[in-house]
Amino acid sequence: MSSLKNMKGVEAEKRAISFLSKLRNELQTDKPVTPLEDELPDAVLWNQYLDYQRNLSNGNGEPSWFQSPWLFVECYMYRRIHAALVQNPPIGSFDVFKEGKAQNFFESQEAIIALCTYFQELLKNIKDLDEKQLQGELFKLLQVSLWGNKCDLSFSAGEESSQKSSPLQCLENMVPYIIVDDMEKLWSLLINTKKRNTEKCNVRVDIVLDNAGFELVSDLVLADFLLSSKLADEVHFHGKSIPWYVSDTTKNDFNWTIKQLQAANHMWMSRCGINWEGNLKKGVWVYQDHMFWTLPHVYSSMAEVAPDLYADLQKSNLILFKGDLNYRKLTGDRKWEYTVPFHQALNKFHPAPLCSLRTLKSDTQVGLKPGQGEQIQASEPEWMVTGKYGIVQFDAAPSSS
Ligand SMILES: O=P(O)(O)OC[C@@]1(O)O[C@H](CO)[C@@H](O)[C@@H]1O
Ligand SMILES: [Mn+2]
Repeated sequence: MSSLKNMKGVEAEKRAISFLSKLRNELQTDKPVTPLEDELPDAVLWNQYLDYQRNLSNGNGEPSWFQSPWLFVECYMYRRIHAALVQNPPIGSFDVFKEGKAQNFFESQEAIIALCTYFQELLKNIKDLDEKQLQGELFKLLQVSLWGNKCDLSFSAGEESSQKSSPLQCLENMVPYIIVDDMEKLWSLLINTKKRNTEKCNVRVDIVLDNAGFELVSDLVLADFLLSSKLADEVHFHGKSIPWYVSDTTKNDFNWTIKQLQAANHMWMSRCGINWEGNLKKGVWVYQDHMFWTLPHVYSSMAEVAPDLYADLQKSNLILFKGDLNYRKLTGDRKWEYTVPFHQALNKFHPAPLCSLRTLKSDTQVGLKPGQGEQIQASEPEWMVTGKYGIVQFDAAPSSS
């Protein structure tokens, strides 16, 4: 029986590889972007979007790889990779990026140990911290989560991108590279919501996750801090429902990471892992992976394309969007003038107060001061794509219209 099963496995691998080499050929030779032929539930939405792109190319025939918007074809590429696997059982659920994500986690061990140790020490006396101290700790963990976004395999093209040094040591000298810093606004939103929360309804923070590995651990520590400091009562995490942009977090990555921490032979890592599994069991942490996050749509179309997700996010007091791809979708991936207000670039996407924690890896940036972008550009032409600069960019005002 096993030999027959192996034969099926080998055949499936061969077919998946042929699907992937066909994809690579199309991509490399600027072939038309073709409709998805699999039966997955999102295929209809993808093909509707492809029609929309076809109409945009004002009748110049099929939109091709090189002639289509970068955001669209990059998302489409990852969806086609998924299709190559899922159409070839029994390897349909194989995550082609798992090895790279796991490697990033293991290579970041020192940084993870440093962060878990720091956090568990902080927890020991968190009840004695005054507001100023609590604010200081929030700012530190927001920055660790921000710079954790540098560790991204789709950006490093598989080059090692783990967090080697201790994440808390280098925060001070990274401050000048935070070119939009709205941490004070985040603090006042959270502390005022906590103080105003007389009717005892839950304060909910949502984290739209990005990369697995060290970045995910930094997001989990931030989420634990929000609960342990009582700045929030529940945290909702949003991951990807399929393998995405190499290192983006799937449900398997989320659960695997918590299990790895639990099993670690390091007291503070395992303490974190045990507490975090407890949070999930108690329901104060909720993991969701709506299919919208792995569609090509920008977020200003969420209310129309995924009204259920938009309505869920409207229940949040604060939504943290991690990473560069989320920022591109928040701002419509347009080449805005640097000084365009973030609120305007969101184009009426406003389910709740929201904040982007992003290191710059693509050439879209808004909400800068006059001359700020030009000044950096003058000395560092590659400043938007190196991941060296970061933002903590907040939007509070509900849509004016
Ligand atoms: O969302 P992340 O993980 O921060 O970054 C993902 C990303 O920067 O990698 C790709 C290649 O540069 C970009 O298209 C995409 O925006
Ligand atoms: Mn990513």
